[in-house]
Amino acid sequence: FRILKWAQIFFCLQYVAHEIYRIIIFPNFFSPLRHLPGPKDHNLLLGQELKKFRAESPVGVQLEWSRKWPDAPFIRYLSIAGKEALLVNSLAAHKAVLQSHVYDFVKPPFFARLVGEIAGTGLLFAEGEHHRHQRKLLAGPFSVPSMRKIVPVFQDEAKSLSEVFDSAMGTGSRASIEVTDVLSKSTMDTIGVTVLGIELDTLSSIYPVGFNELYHRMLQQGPLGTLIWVINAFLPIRRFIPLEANRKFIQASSDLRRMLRDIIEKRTTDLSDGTFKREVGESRDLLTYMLEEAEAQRQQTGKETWTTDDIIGHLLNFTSAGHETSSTTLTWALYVLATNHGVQARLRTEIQTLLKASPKPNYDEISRLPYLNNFVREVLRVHSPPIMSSRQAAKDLVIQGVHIPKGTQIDLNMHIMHQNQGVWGPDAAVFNPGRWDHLTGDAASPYAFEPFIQGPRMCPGKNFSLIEMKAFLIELIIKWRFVGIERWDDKTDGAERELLTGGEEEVGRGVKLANPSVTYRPAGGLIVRFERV
Ligand code: HEM
Repeated sequence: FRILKWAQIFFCLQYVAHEIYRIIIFPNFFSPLRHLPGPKDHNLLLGQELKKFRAESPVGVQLEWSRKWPDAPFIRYLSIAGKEALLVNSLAAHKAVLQSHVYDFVKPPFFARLVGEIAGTGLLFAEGEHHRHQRKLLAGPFSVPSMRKIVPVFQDEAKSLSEVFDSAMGTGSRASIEVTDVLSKSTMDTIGVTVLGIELDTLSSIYPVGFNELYHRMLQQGPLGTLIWVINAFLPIRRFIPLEANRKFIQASSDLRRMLRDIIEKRTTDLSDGTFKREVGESRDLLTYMLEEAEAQRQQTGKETWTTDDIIGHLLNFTSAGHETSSTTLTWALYVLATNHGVQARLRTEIQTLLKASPKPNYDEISRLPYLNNFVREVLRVHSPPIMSSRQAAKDLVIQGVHIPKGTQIDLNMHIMHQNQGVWGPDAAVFNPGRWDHLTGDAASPYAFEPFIQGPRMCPGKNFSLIEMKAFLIELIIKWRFVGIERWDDKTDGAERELLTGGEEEVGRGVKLANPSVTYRPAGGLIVRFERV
């Protein structure tokens, strides 16, 4: 018994010594990365994470570091429990991580737990050859020819969105509307039709909680839910937490998966007995495409392309990645329009000219609008909704003279590149659509503009979201004049809202940003005041 006791004590002491070495001694005294530029004022257990969470902006601390060490390819910091991380800082380092060494990096387990809980595994977490193969298999519904066919889906949804503005206006001459929820519903509706092949509203008569609401419950969890979600990414505790916030998340997640399983089963039956009614005109929605392609492959080779769980994983990727990003970009677009009336007037003139010549413009006519194109890109540059994507070195590497040991966490932060004055010039923070007419030097590099990142893992929904957002903006700008936003006032915690109308073109002024948050978005939504054109 005594030997057992000593063995236990020895085991505990060894564990504590090992953890002290791992969390404190190794990163501070032995790590080969310790001499790289980066902050040194780490919290013992939480590293820089507490500072990041306390900042006014979810990218504020990282931007400070980037300004302090502008020439460093990587900035080194400590995350939770002494974990070392490298923030990719230079254009060349971005290119190496996203293109030349793309498959030398994998998505780290904590990131897979953090994002995968909501967005599913699917393409987003496929690696190497498997990723390359899946990208090829899933490319069809997102190709430019497919986009040409589905533009009317976006135009119809844009009209429904405009009707929501109409209802908010009633018989008055001016009204205000909180736009994040209505935009989120609209972009989710387009995803319903183009990815799942159904009108999502039809589900509300079958299920007690709708598709959009389930996503809303997972994405907007409140402070306690968010805390559990973040801790769970590093330490899988979800199954053991008996709190209401956690129970709600688990319920929403399993209801969503059950709903998708039902939709897949019904579609399989409808396709086999020929009763499926296509919602996307000549084009195929992603689910129908996957089921028909899989059936064709099965008949040719006898092999299974995807299991039902694989299909659920992919659908979760496309539904989650495809709606919140576009709706948040549109939210920022309305913010800019409402606070920058010169930009708004110029866009309206361009759109009026187009609609006079072509009342229902097609993909090519919309894509060719120069100022709208500049505007959307500038919104994505200054207010990129994705903030961060994480990688982990799958082997020892040397990039830009920096030795990166296998297992090192790498952070790609879109705003670091978009706000880099060395790349975009001293006015990098200013919203200026005109800059896109004369890009020179580093700003002309594809790696300078990364809302969709670049390389083999670039967002497959890029063309989809660009044409969708443009179709929505055309419909809104032609009908509505955006007068201002109702400014969040910290002193009254948002209870009193003053109208912000112009001259506020610097990043995020007048808007309180959500932090912690996986996306760059206004906290508590955005209230836009508008009138008829
Ligand atoms: C403004 C809109 C959008 C933005 C800014 C955006 C941004 C991104 C980014 C940054 C990634 C890379 C994530 C990573 O590697 O960690 C990504 C991946 C992805 N996006 Fe998007 N996205 C948008 C819209 C869409 C749409 C509309 C869809 C589909 C309908 C979509 C589907 C996906 C998928 C499936 C991936 C995973 C790709 C892979 O790993 O190969 N996205 N997106």
